[in-house]
Amino acid sequence: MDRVISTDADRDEQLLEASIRPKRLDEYLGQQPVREQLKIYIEAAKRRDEALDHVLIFGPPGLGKTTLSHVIANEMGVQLRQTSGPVIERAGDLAALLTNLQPHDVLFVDEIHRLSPVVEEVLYPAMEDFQIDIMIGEGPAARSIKLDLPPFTLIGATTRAGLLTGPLRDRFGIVQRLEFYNAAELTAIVRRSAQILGIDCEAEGAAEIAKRSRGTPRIANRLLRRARDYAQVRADGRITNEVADAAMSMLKVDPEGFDELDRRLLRSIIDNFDGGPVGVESLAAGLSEERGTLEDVIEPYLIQQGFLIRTARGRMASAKAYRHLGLKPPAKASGSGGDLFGTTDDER
Ligand SMILES: Nc1ncnc2c1ncn2[C@@H]1O[C@H](COP(=O)(O)OP(=O)(O)OP(=O)(O)O)[C@@H](O)[C@H]1O
Ligand SMILES: [Mg+2]
Repeated sequence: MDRVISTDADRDEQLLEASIRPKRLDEYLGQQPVREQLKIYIEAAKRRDEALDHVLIFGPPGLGKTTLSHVIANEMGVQLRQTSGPVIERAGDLAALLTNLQPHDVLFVDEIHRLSPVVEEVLYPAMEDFQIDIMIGEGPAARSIKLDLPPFTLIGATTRAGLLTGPLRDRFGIVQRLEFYNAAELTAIVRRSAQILGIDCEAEGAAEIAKRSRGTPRIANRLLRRARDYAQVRADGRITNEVADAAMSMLKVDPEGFDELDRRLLRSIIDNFDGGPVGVESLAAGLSEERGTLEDVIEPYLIQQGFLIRTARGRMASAKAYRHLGLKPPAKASGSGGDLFGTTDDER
């Protein structure tokens, strides 16, 4: 399904993203606590002339994990080599990457939860002691040799920290969780992108787009471009509050920033499962979506905004969800629900 508020970036979008991607910590808007901490760690590592400690960044798609990794490398003044968990198939692939690093370089491993166990084993001593063991030859003549690596920084990104194995997670000295952005932060991001792309966007127009971006910069930038199209064809090219509003209505992105799929999910819990609790598998099957998509992409924002409640027994629609869909909440629907239904923070 082609979702206008999809959090994936296609190829064209990746190119475009590169042009508006912040390069320095000062341009990286929002995520205040993350920025403040990293500023200190980076400054300290530079003063000691050391590689920055390994960094794990986790958070839903489109919140700025890749961007932050590049920002860190830029601030450290080092090169960034990029790869991803599923791409590193054999231990030798990882060894090749590691031995080609310059001192203090960043190795960015996207989707780090998808590393194979064999590759992960090689990574442990590399991260801990900057050493790898590799096997040379085969059969009885095979022997293992130790190679020293330059001190480097591994930056791992993942949508859910819960998917990482314990030993891997423990080897990251710095763990940062990215949060959804608030409306003011997204407004600033939209205005910055508009300026870079030469889009005529009023402050109110930017605020309207921000409000509907599901707390996600990637979506904010995409809605900005769609609003620009609309403004050029249906108005005088300027994104005002009204133009933004009309463009979003056309895209069926509602005032909460939800699209059809979000509404279908809430509707399904209410209509088919009596408001819940319903297990994630049944819910996914009912919507013909993958469980992973549901958990990584759709649910986090609905939960953060209090429309969906995750309990030990499954998902429930909150009273807020009923009201958003123009329905009357039943007596059992709860706004907080947590204590009543035993909400867990991380249900794996
Ligand atoms: N803090 C920020 N300030 C300004 N723009 C941002 C910020 N974070 C992200 N962006 C914008 O959002 C876009 C998407 O961010 P990015 O690709 O880093 O997300 P991601 O978390 O790596 O997503 P994925 O999980 O899909 O890999 C970037 O191109 C960038 O322009
Ligand atoms: Mg990324």
